[in-house]
Amino acid sequence: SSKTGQYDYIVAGAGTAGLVIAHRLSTNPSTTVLVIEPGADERSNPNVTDPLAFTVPFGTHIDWQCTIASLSPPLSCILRAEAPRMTQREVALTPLLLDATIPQTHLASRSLEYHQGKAIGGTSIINGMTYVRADAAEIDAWAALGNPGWTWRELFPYYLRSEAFTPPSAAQTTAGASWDPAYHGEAGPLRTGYPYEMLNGTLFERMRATWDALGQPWNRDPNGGGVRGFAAWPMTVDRDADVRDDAARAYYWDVADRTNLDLVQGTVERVVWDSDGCGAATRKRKPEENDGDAMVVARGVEYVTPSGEKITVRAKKEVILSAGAIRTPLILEQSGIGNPDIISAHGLPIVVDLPGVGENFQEQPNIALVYNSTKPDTVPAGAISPYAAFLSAGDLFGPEQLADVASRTLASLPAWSAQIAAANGNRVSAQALERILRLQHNLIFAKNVTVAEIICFARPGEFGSALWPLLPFSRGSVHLSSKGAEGRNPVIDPQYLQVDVDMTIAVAAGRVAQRFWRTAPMNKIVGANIFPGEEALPDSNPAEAQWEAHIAGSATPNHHGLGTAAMMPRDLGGVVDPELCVYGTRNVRVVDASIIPLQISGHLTATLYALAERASDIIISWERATEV
Ligand SMILES: Cc1cc2nc3c(=O)[nH]c(=O)nc-3n(C[C@H](O)[C@H](O)[C@H](O)COP(=O)(O)OP(=O)(O)OC[C@H]3O[C@@H](n4cnc5c(N)ncnc54)[C@H](O)[C@@H]3O)c2cc1C
Repeated sequence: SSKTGQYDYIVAGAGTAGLVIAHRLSTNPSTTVLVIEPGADERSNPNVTDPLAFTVPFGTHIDWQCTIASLSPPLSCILRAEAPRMTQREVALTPLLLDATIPQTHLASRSLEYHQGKAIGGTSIINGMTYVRADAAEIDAWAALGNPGWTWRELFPYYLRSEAFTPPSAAQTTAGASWDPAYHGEAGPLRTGYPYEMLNGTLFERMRATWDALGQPWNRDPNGGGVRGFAAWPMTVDRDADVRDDAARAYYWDVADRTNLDLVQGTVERVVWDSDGCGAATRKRKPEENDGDAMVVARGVEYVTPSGEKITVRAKKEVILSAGAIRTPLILEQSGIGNPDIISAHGLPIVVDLPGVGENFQEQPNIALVYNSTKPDTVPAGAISPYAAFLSAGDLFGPEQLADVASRTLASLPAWSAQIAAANGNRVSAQALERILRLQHNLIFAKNVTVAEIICFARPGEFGSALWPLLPFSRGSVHLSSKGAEGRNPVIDPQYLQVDVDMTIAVAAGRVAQRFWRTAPMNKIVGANIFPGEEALPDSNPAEAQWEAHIAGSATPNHHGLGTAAMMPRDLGGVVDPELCVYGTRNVRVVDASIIPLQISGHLTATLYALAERASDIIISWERATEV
């Protein structure tokens, strides 16, 4: 295929989801697959492989974000660790690598670094490796939004298919690791389990007793569709080899020598359309699936090599976009698919009017609290303490306040929907948005899914929490930046805490975390509050305004962004249908975090691996249908 320049399938992005697709489609030796990825092979990069290296690669060449003192002038963006090794040309291109949010009104107008992995393996090579799925009702909500076949029950076998769980050792069990065998796969490509460096000792039991005193139950295994409670979470690690198990290690390197699977380094600019209607036109969709438009057909993609050469490569069957929630919408817009106002402002032709592209962006603000330890030898250097509690709105507010928060939130939905619709020029209507927000309200206040995660970390001499509201009602966007080559940069606007209930939930979660560190038996070894400090945020009953100031002044991205090419009906602002085909196209799909329509509890990769496994089955079943 590399000789003919044409492949059955072209996958844009060798990331978390993209490599699942590449692996599964190329299992059939007569199916040819090309993956195009701007990043490189990082197998021997210790910042990737070492399970203790989380955050170390931020700002290096494997991160789409580089350090910024300010957003202007762009050349002030210097890749910290890389600058001495950069060529003149790379320095010139550096502004193109800059990813940060635009100033966030409700976070003291700060611009925030927004990290994503840029390598074979995508963001799975730099992430925190937490493996936690979702609350079952959250996946069921995908079907309720109009996506038949997307329920917890139907996705669950794919979670198992992707996973090879390593049961905890006796020492790990003593330190809090626990599992229910019914919830785990044994023979999938992705290794999960507890890290070799898991903290030994009694801290878990102390934390568990403290959460118990606060009414939060221990959860033996949060991966069975019920996340609520306190647990030690598994990670995407190969415990015995003591390395991170990222998407490349799990799904790609073992099959990289398949002769029908090629991977090239390059950045996909756009989908190339077939002007004469041939190309992949053989794959007809059923008439009832035709959404009224004349459907356009992708002939292939145009990509740019690291040396700047533009190459067009042809797809005989399909193009699959797996460039992640930040960059998939950019490829769609550069291909003429999206909000006509945005596309025409870039001087690009409009191919499909699809105003949901880049909208519906849902991200979470991550809030920190740090304390001194009065027993500094509790945690040695190099130990991982994977402990967290997930709480429902009932847990946060108690029965007295819950009904009030629920009714105030419900009453605000029309106004919030109108506000979000106005931000996209009312191309996605306020009524549509209200329907989605009502469903989310139902999840939180009727189905009692979890709404806050409180990580309880321990490191030498310190304890603390990273915590965040899980299901924000705020909706942001990601679009092409204003012009020219810079168009490859995203304008990332998460709209953190845009609506007040998100702040209410964040503050309530923060108060619970504070109580946790000051409740026995945990409080026996917790000393002074060193971030943000007793003056800024007193331990005892801080004012609401003090909490809000702490959050606005210090929250950072949680990097769980999703929803920018959502799987939803088109009139709700959806971009792909339940088979992940982009509306108005015959043979372009999206498979990555962009298609998840609503935020989930848990962390994203577990669900992304399952989702991509299911997507590959859908694609293969189409292929069979076409062959017949
Ligand atoms: C700092 C951080 C910590 C996190 N921690 C956790 C965690 O502990 N647990 C968890 O489950 N999740 C975590 N996440 C989230 C999770 O890792 C991501 O949501 C997930 O990996 C995204 O997968 P994806 O397939 O959508 O995109 P990605 O894995 O990002 O893949 C997209 C790929 O496309 C490539 N690409 C981009 N543009 C183009 C283009 N134009 N052409 C071709 N290729 C392109 C990228 O280089 C990348 O390789 C974290 C994320 C971050 C950033």
